[in-house]
Amino acid sequence: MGRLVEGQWHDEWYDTESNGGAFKREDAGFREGVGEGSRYPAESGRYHLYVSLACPWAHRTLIMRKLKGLEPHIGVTVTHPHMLEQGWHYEPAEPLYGLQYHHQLYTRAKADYTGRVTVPVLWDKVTESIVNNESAEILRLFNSAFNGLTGNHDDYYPESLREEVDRINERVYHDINNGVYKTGFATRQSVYEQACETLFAALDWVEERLTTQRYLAGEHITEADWRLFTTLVRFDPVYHGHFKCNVRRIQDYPALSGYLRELYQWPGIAETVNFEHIKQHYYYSHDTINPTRIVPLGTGQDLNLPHERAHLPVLK
Ligand SMILES: N[C@@H](CCC(=O)N[C@@H](CS)C(=O)NCC(=O)O)C(=O)O
Repeated sequence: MGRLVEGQWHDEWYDTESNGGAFKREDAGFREGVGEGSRYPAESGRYHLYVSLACPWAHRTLIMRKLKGLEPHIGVTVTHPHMLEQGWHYEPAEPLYGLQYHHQLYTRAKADYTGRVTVPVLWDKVTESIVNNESAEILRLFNSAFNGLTGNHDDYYPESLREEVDRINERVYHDINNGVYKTGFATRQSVYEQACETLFAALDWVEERLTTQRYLAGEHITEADWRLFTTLVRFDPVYHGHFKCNVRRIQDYPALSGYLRELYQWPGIAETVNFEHIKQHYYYSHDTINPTRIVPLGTGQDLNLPHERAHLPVLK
């Protein structure tokens, strides 16, 4: 893995040492919207989504594309699960321009780009540019920008719940979604321990909430749930072992594990989950953590078992 510096690829691992052994995530570089007030109109077939099926951030966008009926309007290309010296790559070549490496897409958009080369990417085929590479923002624009095209008005960020959803997202992002990375990428014992404790305190908090309510923001499923889901589904098979998040498994939390099963069984969602890509990516790509590249066999709990959440109220 590496990053682009003025359009040139440099193969380098995350620099944790200059941060006292801690992993610090870099902000995404392309942050535009689609639709009203933007230079990108909402048009069918114009945009393309580049994802890795292993990546929890990309996974959110794939889920929202599915939930909002965007599949006929926005195509998808999936990277190879291994992220090696050249970063993410395509095998076979990426279909729009025949590219082999994901970083070539970034330099096609901006020849002198400096920054990390990440998935997901929302690509505009007309201007050949990256509209946005921040999953949280892609999620929001999928939630509403294409409603006129799809006629799907399901709202995962409803006005009345925004404050609550933002509040939940804030903690879930820092302590859980990114918390597993901070735990797994730490290169000092004390930094690891602090990240791990923060992570499990947040999981305990979420478990408590989900014991008495169906979803994170109450009776209405929101983006906050889908943002948590993509970390939960990777937790027992990967983060518990590979990232040393091994104080408890999700399976050990009664509410969280039932909730994970309910979300997994939601129409269309299971087909967005690919455990082969998930396990191959982490265990094979992070050779500083797993130099033998052995990929373990287990995949965690059976997500098709009954979720046992039906007693909790839900808003139809
Ligand atoms: N802020 C970005 C983060 C995305 C991200 O870090 N993706 C990872 C894969 S899980 C990646 O592409 N990493 C490559 C790298 O950091 O060089 C988002 O949420 O969209």
